[in-house]
Amino acid sequence: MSYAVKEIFYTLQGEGAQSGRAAVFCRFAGCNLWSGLEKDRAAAVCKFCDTDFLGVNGPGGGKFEAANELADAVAKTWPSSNGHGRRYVVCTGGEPLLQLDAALIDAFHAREFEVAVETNGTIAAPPELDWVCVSPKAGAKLVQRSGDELKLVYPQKEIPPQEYEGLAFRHFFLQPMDGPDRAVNTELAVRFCMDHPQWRLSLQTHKIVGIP
Ligand SMILES: C[S@@+](CC[C@H](N)C(=O)[O-])C[C@H]1O[C@@H](n2cnc3c(N)ncnc32)[C@H](O)[C@@H]1O
Ligand SMILES: Nc1nc2[nH]cc(C(=O)O)c2c(=O)[nH]1
Ligand code: SF4
Ligand SMILES: [Mg+2]
Repeated sequence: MSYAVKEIFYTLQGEGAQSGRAAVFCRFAGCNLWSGLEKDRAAAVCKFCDTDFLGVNGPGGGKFEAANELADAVAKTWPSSNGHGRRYVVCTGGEPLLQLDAALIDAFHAREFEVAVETNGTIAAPPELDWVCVSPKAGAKLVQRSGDELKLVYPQKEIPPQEYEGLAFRHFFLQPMDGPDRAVNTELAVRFCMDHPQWRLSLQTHKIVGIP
């Protein structure tokens, strides 16, 4: 299996229950809910994406011919001075589950990484993953209905949070939709969490701090 990767970078997880944790982000190229081209955004299933996942031309990006090759690239992005404890890789995209397979998860584990995924939930997650974050999208069938955290971008009027409250997740987050309405979306998310304590607010803290 070969892998197309947009970028690989070291930062802090900015969102959800692991927010604040040092991590290597491995951003896979391509998504099944949007082409990534602005001309297609209005007609896409997912219209609010904040990410460039097109191509393999970002920092550390490229085509990797084998799992070990990609896992080596991720491992060398973890600062060696930080030793081998608490190594964490977040597989995102684009939609990482179009590419992330058991061979790659095994290769990360062999290099002492815990392995997380950020997924839109339209593809079943491999059971070998250590952390599964599912972020449902209106108009897309939710296949992956269990995991560690459900992180709903809010508001999406076709999919109210209540639809997900019975699913098997440890954490339930609302993340205000970034874009022209971010301020009002944040107020709405705050209000919803105050009225529905099963839900917590997830802010995109990396954007606040100004890190990738
Ligand atoms: C770029 S996506 C990549 C992973 C996967 N395709 C997904 O949608 O979960 C990473 C995270 O950013 C969230 N996200 C994307 N655009 C956003 C926006 N405009 N505002 C807030 N969160 C956003 C997604 O819902 C997801 O939780
Ligand atoms: N710092 C940081 N945290 C993140 N959490 C999820 C992200 C993503 O794009 O998947 C992301 C990201 O792009 N940067
Ligand atoms: S599913 Fe994820 S990567 Fe794909 S367009 Fe939506 S937010 Fe972006
Ligand atoms: Mg992001």
